[in-house]
Amino acid sequence: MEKIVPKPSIYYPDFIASNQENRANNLIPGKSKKAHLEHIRKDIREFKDKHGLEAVIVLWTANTERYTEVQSGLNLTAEEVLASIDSNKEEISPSNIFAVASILEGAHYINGSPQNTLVPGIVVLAEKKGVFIGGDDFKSGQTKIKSALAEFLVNSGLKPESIVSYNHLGNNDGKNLSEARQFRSKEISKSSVVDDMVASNQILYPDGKKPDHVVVIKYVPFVGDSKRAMDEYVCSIFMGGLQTIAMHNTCEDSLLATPLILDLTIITELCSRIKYTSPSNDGKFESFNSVLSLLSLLLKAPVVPQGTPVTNAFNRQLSSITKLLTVCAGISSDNDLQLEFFTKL
Ligand SMILES: O=P([O-])([O-])O[C@@H]1[C@@H](O)[C@H](O)[C@@H](O)[C@H](O)[C@@H]1O
Repeated sequence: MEKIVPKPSIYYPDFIASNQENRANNLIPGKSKKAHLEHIRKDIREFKDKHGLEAVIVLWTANTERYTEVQSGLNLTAEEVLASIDSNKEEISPSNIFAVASILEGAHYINGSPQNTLVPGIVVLAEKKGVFIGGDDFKSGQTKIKSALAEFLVNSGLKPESIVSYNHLGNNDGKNLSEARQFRSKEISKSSVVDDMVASNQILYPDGKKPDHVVVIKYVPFVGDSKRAMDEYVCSIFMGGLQTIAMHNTCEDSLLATPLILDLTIITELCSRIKYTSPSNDGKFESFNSVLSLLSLLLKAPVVPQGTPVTNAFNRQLSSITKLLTVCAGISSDNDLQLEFFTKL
């Protein structure tokens, strides 16, 4: 990796932590966001031509940005987003520029960080261009375990009442997250992961009140990329009892995230080659919705098509993607009924 020289990029100081300033030393010149957009579009075209590619997939693994305002006149429609770039609006972020550049060049775009890059106008632009978008935020360590453990607890009738997730890490991600607005982006993406599991069990959660859920992230340079995660789950159990699960998990962040980058890219490319039809479609073949929620298994805060549910439960996500691939391979999908094992069928 050391030999790879990154292409010049975009730096709008207000979107990332102030402690990142000295790293911003390889920039596209000027202040014009329109010029930045055209520069990134040109980079994508040249990359595609140089390598003779059929398709390009752009995956954002750069810094966590602060959340972008979502407002009328700024980014609610595709036209507003393009006009906001043309008029150099402050609220247009670097990741907005990369997403729009990718979509305009027909490249699929995946947001591996927690900020809300995929504002409504960018989603509409992707739908208009028939390009896939996906996000948010790689589900690599502490949250991945939570999406499986919380599902197991709720499905076992053990009611999580409080979940406290603390972690510290010492890489540049942790340094950037040590400032409040960047941490807030990550806190949002890490905090919604149990919502669907809570909503799935009206017996445990008759009033829909979610467990107390706290996320803490601290920057400790000495541990570097070797993130330490400590979690405590307290559940109500039978007869008013309480069960406490405490765990310590050393996550090698980059080693855990890199396979996700590969999987996100490979699955997106595969989905670009899947078409479906149905009798109601008069035999016309369609692509999946531009918002590729199938990627949810690999992401903390899945972006989904408007009006569809967000699924975070690990086993449900895994089942969805494996069953789709099974069907695509022409194999009848396993229904796990296992009837043959407890009947004479
Ligand atoms: O995936 P996970 O371990 O729950 O969450 C992690 C965060 O807690 C950590 O602070 C951040 O640096 C990593 O990028 C990752 O997002």
